[in-house]
Amino acid sequence: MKEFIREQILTVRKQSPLVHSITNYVVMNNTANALLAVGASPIMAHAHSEMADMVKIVGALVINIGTLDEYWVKSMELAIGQANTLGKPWILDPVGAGATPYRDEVLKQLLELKPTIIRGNASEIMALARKNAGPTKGVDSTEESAAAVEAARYLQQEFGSVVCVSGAVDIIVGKDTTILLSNGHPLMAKVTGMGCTATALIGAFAAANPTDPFCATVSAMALLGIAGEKAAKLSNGPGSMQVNILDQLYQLTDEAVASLIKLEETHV
Ligand SMILES: Nc1ncnc2c1ncn2[C@@H]1O[C@H](COP(=O)(O)OP(=O)(O)OP(=O)(O)O)[C@@H](O)[C@H]1O
Ligand SMILES: Cc1ncsc1CCO
Ligand SMILES: [Mg+2]
Repeated sequence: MKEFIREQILTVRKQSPLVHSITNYVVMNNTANALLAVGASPIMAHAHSEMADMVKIVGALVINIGTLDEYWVKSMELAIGQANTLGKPWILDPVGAGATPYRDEVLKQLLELKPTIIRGNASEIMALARKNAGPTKGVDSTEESAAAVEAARYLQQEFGSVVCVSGAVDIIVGKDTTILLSNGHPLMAKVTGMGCTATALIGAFAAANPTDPFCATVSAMALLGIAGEKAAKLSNGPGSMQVNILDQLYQLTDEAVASLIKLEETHV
């Protein structure tokens, strides 16, 4: 896996895949910069009239519902339809799942389009699974991360997606392998849209490696976690952290990532 991650980091830098994001107003600028920092190329677009053509020219599509509205949801459906037709990977970031009935209704529709990869925090992944598994799903567990793993497994089996639960430990659930990554730093959660950045980077790695979305997700999360750790050492607070992460994503070598990664693999 370590060798694979190294190779993926170099492939993204070499290929510079184009990543189409329909994302939220809060993070547009920062996720575009993060994509550039890892060597990928960002395009943010949501006009209905260009969705089908845009998806034709990109390597992956990122769908983030952070500041959704009715027009954008239609954009998402058009873009996802084209990605599915062309067999291109698309990644769902279910920002705020469970917060409002509208968000949950939209997420239910998007899930039916079978995301290649889903990345959310524990409560978002739990809310997504609850919505689709009936009212009791996840309620029995009192331990949040354990409950999120169960929810992630359910989503993986039901929709065939790779599911990443981010947090202090990032958990990536595939068909028969689960990987735990313990890199990262608490200061990452004090920068808005760090999770959205994670999802955008997964988009870049999935574009560079469309046949193995599981390993692409692990590679992207490892790179971001290690960049966050290194950036935190150089930062005085969230402001400098936001900038320093971009610099670390740009500067980190594949060797450094392989030597600093804290990875645990289990087969289920
Ligand atoms: N306590 C922590 N320790 C280490 N890393 C963390 C911690 N909290 C978050 N991270 C890292 O920050 C990144 C973003 O994950 P997080 O779970 O905070 O996303 P999120 O809640 O969706 O964020 P947002 O909604 O602001 O985009 C991940 O790479 C994760 O590993
Ligand atoms: C703060 C916020 N509100 C909608 S999206 C977003 C960015 C973090 O997900
Ligand atoms: Mg989020």
